[in-house]
Amino acid sequence: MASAVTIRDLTKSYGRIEALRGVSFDAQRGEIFGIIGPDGAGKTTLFRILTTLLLPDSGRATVDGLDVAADYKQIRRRVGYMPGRFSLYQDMSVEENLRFFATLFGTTIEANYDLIRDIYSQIEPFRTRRAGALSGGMKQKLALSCALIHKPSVLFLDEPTTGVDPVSRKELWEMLAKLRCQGITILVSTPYMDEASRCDRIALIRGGRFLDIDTPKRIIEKFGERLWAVSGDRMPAMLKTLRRHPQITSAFAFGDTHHATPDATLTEEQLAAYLTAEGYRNLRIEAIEPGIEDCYMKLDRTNE
Ligand SMILES: Nc1ncnc2c1ncn2[C@@H]1O[C@H](COP(=O)(O)OP(=O)(O)OP(=O)(O)O)[C@@H](O)[C@H]1O
Repeated sequence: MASAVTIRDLTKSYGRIEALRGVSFDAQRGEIFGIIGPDGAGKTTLFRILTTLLLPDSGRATVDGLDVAADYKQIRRRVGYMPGRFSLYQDMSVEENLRFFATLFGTTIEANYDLIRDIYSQIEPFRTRRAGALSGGMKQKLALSCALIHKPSVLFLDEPTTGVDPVSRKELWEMLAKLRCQGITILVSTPYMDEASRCDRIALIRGGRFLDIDTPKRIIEKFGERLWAVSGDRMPAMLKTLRRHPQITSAFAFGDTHHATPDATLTEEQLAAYLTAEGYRNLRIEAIEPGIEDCYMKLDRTNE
């Protein structure tokens, strides 16, 4: 089956800043494909190229088998795009915004209501309210309804959960799972590593390069090292002490603990003795399973 989105050796620079340094992937039809990485990694640049708003410097990209440069008009009719910053008209009402986007694509709210019913019905009671007066979560639902109203085959969502409360974040991922069931391919970017598990496959991006592309499960399986959660008193100082240990290959702050990767021979007792000798008390060292963030840090380290 043809891929919904294909990119090959895509590059894009802004002056001397290389935003994309030769990235490639295929997103299959009906999958949720996540682009995960921190601010400035190149996510928005990639989305703007795929939605035909920006031309790449080199490389090739297709959406629904159509070329982003040659066939941009057709692509625009087929994709839905929810940019990072809300694309809504703040002074128009909820319903006016939705009707505007429907008209733009030569359709009506009524014709495609089924697709947006679950999402739009939650904000429909406020249909006369100005979009600018909606809460963050409600704006996000309206923006998603507007991106979907012409029944796109591929949906591009650039950081839809950034700055959104945890309940709305969870709701959004549930909505995306339902849309996927209706056969819509979803490319979604996020800086939140914990959202990786919501995607079928992910591309970890840093500095305009992909560190890895795989299912979240396989990326975790590839970690291949032991990992400890270390805590005690004087946590900021402890991070530096951990990094000085010659048998700790990496350590970084993770919530209330530090995640430390020991080499093959260091034991928990040896590390505890080292930290105690360095004056740390109330120590706790626990072997843990890695998460996507741990994998990202490791790949980042090994791809320097
Ligand atoms: N119009 C522009 N002119 C100059 N530099 C730009 C422009 N747009 C993006 N950049 C730079 O290109 C790099 C990639 O930016 P991009 O917006 O694609 O990343 P991102 O992962 O989406 O991050 P963010 O969430 O901050 O937008 C960054 O270093 C950014 O500063």
